[in-house]
Amino acid sequence: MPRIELQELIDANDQPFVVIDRDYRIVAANRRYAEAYGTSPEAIVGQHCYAISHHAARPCHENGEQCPHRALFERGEAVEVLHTHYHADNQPERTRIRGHALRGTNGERYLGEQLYPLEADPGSDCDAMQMVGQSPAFLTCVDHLARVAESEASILLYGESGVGKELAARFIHARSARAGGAFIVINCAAVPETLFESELFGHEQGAFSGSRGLKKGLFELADAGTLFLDEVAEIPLGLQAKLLRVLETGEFRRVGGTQTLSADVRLVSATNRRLLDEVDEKRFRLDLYYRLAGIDVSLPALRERREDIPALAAFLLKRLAGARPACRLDAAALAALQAYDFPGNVRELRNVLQRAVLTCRDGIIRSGDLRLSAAPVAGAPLAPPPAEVERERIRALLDLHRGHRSRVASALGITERTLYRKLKRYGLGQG
Ligand SMILES: Nc1ncnc2c1ncn2[C@@H]1O[C@H](COP(=O)(O)OP(=O)(O)OP(=O)(O)O)[C@@H](O)[C@H]1O
Repeated sequence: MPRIELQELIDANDQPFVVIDRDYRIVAANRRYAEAYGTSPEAIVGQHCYAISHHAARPCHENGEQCPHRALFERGEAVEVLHTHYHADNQPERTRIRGHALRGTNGERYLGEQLYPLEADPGSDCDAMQMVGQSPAFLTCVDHLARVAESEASILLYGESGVGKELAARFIHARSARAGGAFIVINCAAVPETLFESELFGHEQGAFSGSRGLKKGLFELADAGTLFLDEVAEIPLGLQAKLLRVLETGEFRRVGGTQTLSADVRLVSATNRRLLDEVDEKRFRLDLYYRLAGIDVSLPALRERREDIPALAAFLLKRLAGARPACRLDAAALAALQAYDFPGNVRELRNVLQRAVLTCRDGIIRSGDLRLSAAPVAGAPLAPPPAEVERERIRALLDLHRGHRSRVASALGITERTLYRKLKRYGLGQG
C-alpha cells in the first residue's frame, strides 16, 4: 500500500479535520481547521485542542461539555457531539463533531475529529434568525431542525406554547431548498370554521355572501414554498378530510371555483397538544396525522434549558429597547429568572421583561421589578379560573367591547391568539 503524506490526506477533506493525542495535543490539522481558527496547520500542531477551539485553559469536559476525547480515551468509544467553538475573532459557532478512532504506525491511539459547523450558510443561521441559545438541549434541537430542513418531508413541531415553534418553522424554511419561495403562516386556531376553506384554498368572485373579488388561498400562495400550519390540532374535523385529500393529490379548487389547481407545498405544522391523544379522542384523523408528521421534532421548554436564560434575556432586552440603551438585570433578578419555571416559555420571558422595563427607573431591573406568576402580586389570579367562570367573564367582555377581540384580549391580559383558542373551546363568538 502506498504511504501517503498525512497532511496531504487530511487537506483533501473539505470539512475541518484535526488529529489529537491522549494528552489533548493536536498532532495534525487540515487547512480548513487551521483557517477557521485564524492560523496555519504548522502553528497549531503541539497545542492543546481546547486552547484552540475553546480558548480555554482546561479540557472542555471539565467545563461540563461532552467530550469526544474523553469518550475515546476512557471508554474506547467514537462519539458524535455538539459543541460551541470559538473562532479567532471569538465568534461562537455551533459545531457537530464526529469522533474517529485512529491508530498510529507506532500503535498509539489517536482521536480524529471531523467538524460540521451547523451554520454553514450565514444567510440562514441562528443569529440571522435571532434564535438564541447555546445549551445542549437547544443545540440538539437546532441540529435536528437543520437536518430535517434538507429533506422534503412534512414536519410536525411539538412544543409548549411560546417555545418558539414559529421561529423553528422559519428556520426550517430558510435552510431548505425552498428558501427562495414564500413562507406562509396560517394559525388554525384563529380562523373561524366558516372561513377556513376559503383562507386555505381561496375563493372565486361572489363565492359566498360577503366574499369580494377573487382571492388566492394560502395554499396557492405557498406554491414552491412552505406552508406553516400553526396550532394544527384545531383544524375542524370536516376540514381535516378536505385537507387530507388535497395533500394526497396536490390538487384543489377555490371555493366556488370549477378549475382544478395544483400547488407544490412543503408543510410544517405545529402543536402544543399530543396529536395522538387527539386521535384517540376522535378529534383528529389518524391518516392526516401520518401525512403531517413525516418527521416530528420536539422543542425543549425554557425550563429545560435554563442556562440559555441570561443570553435570551439580554437579547430580548436589547430588542425591547430598540435604538435606546437596553436595561440590564442585576444578579438577583437574573437568579430569580433562572429559578422560575416559565410555563409560557420564551414568550412569557419576553412579557415579564417588557413589564419590568416599564417599571424600572435607572436601567437596572431588580427582582422586585419582575412579576413572575409563581410569586403573584396582590390581585393576580393564582391559577387559571375554572372554565365556567372564565367562559362567563369572556362572554361579558365580548358584550362590553361589542365583540372587539383585541380589546377583550388585552382586558384579560392574554394574547389574541390565546383568546381565539378560548373562544373556540367555549363555543363563543364564532363567525
Ligand atoms: N430561541 C429563541 N431565541 C430568541 N427568541 C425566541 C426563541 N424562541 C422563541 N423566541 C421568541 O419567543 C416568542 C414566541 O415564539 P413563537 O411565536 O415562535 O412561539 P410558538 O411556540 O410558536 O408559540 P405558540 O404555541 O403560542 O404559537 C417570539 O417572540 C420569538 O421570537
